Amino acid sequence: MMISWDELYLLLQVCVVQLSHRKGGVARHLKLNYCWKNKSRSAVTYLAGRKLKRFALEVVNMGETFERIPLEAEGENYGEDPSSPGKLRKVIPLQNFLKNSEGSGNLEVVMEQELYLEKFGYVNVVLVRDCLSWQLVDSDDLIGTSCWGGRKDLEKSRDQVLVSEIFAVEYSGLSNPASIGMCGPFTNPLPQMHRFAVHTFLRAQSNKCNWTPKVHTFCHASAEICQSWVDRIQGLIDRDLSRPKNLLVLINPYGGKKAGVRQWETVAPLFHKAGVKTKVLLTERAQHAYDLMAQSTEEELKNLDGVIVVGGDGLFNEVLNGLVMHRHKGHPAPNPERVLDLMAKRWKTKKRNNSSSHLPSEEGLRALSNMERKNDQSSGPSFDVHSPLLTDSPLESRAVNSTFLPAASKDVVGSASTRDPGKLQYSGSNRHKTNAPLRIGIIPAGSTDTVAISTTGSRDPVTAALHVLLGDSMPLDIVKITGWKKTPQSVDEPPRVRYAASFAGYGFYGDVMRESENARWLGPARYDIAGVKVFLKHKTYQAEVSYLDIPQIPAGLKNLTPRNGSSENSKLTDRAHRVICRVNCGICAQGMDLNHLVDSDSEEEELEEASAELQATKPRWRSLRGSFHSVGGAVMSCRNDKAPDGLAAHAHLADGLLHLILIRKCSRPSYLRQLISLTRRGADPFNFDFVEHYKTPVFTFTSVGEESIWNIDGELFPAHQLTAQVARGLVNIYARGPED
Ligand SMILES: Nc1ncnc2c1ncn2[C@@H]1O[C@H](COP(=O)(O)OP(=O)(O)OP(=O)(O)O)[C@@H](O)[C@H]1O
Repeated sequence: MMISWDELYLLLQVCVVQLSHRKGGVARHLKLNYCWKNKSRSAVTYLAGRKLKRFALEVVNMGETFERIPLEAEGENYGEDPSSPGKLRKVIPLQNFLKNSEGSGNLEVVMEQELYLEKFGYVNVVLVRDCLSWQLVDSDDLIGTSCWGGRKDLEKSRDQVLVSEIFAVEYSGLSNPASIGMCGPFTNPLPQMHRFAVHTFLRAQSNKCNWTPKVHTFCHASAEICQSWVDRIQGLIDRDLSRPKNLLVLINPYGGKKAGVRQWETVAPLFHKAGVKTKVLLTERAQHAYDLMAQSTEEELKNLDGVIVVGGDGLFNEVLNGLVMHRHKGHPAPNPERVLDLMAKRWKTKKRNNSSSHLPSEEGLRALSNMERKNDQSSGPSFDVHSPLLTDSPLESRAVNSTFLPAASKDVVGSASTRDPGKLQYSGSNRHKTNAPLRIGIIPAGSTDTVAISTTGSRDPVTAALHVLLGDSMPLDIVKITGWKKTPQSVDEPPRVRYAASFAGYGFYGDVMRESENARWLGPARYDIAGVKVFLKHKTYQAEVSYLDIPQIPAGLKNLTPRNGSSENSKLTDRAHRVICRVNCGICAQGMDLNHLVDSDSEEEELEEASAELQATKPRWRSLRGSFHSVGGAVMSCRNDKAPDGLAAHAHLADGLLHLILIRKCSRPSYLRQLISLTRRGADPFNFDFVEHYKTPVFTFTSVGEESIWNIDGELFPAHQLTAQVARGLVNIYARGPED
């Protein structure tokens, strides 16, 4: 389209008028800059259209006459310009706004106003209960243009943040007009304004699991208005009871590349910004974190929302074991003879505790936890501290001799009880008390960080901190490993008990772990060196492995709607086995739902029916004998940098099953090929004839060596069931599952 002489004249007039009126709306400057910078034919052609006429009209009528622009005819409204009282600016109708606010489930408007968004422009901002949205005022006029002459489309003129993804909001004082950031040579200085900052995050484009903090700074002439926005947004954030307020932070200064303290110093400001109180302790030796957790009283734990470990999987496991070991009212080790009865009982318990097939809500958990407490009070001490299983256990509590970083150290503050330096001290009755399940968070600073990567998809400490601050929560299944050794000298050694949320391995993986511990001074490289050493030995173990085979897909999985939206039931078995655990995972939400086996209300009937159903569906023990290089149980995918899909890519965080992975005797080149397949994304490491893979809730293993017999029982405790068995409910982690 060619520009007419009339229009060209109008354009020149616009420029003259603009130069003589160095005040006014931001949008006008943008347009003028556009004119100035784009002398090309295409730009002029663009301006020659309907937009030029309207824009020229606006500018010609700017200043004193701006209020009288008759544009209502086009269906647009005008409101007062907050930066220049008395002036009018175009206001986008609220309905258009909310229509564009995807994801805002609740459209009840909490607040709505025109504000200035730093480095962007005037925006109409709407706060609904779960979403803060904004759209450029005059965005229509900016479509196709930008102040630097680039493309600017409607999508870029509006944005939104879910309240659930805002980790802090704060009044941030008066603006520096220069920093407000309008671009172009004709930019008029904006008046000094008050500001408030909304802290959220952006997902990286290459990997959505990696988050970087992002601040949106809104400005307004009135400090009171800014403060009321802060209060309203904070009010909505505070409705989310899952966000932590008090955390214990345990840092292993010697984990991984010895970067624990540095990693904490990187993320500590985020905790400070979000107003989360942290008590920070440095671990002094191996088992320190275990002892601290094991010795904490329930009252002490009640004052905490969570325990954050700044370290690797080893430190995480110590905290997990310290929390669970004495508190888990579990069964003794399983054996084939009584397993059916045991599982029937377990399912019955689950039915009683969890009438819905979904994970209990936060409120439900609190109620359950209260019930638990009442029961505990009426029936004496709450924890089975004198479990015979723990006698002679290497994890048995010892006298703790803690010291803490001096309070003067940067961002790292600790305090110890003067009476017992090993005890955590929580002062004051005014401390925040919580009944929600205690959560464990990981700021990765280890060598492999498998748990962090498998639960968040990222190894980035900032991302991990954001998961904590946003109150993310994933329940974890944990496996209880009971091992005991029979030797000619000691026929019946007492069993050792460990809990694991990621992986338990005998043979290759166990040997690599043992070797690598001896070479800790090498840092993360110790795993590579230990791996090569153990691989070259190519050792096999004569063993018998039994596992409970559950042939039927649990009912919960039948209704599974995978996240891709498909819900067809065909080939469910295969699909359910092949669904990768991600954020909002359907399989984890269902858990191992065996309610279809236990439908009756009467307890006796329940048991009978459960047994009858069990017989009907024929879950039975299967046994395998042979020479194995490795026997492993993966509770989660166990992703890490070396095995990006994990040792068991399709393992879930809370499906009630573990992946039993057996590597039978094979040649070195074959085993090498299998190990290499683990390092490749999308490869299938189970697709080798010497690899066997079963999903099971329970297994037993007996290894016959030359001098000794090792017995190992592995029993998975599903997240649902742990609600009733561990103080403060589920074993939860601050995560939401990988997002990719
Ligand atoms: N102050 C300390 N001195 C020596 N060892 C410690 C200290 N604090 C903790 N540990 C021990 O270090 C072990 C390993 O720590 P961590 O898991 O943090 O790092 P990592 O082993 O390098 O990482 P990953 O477990 O991910 O491979 C823990 O099991 C813990 O027992």
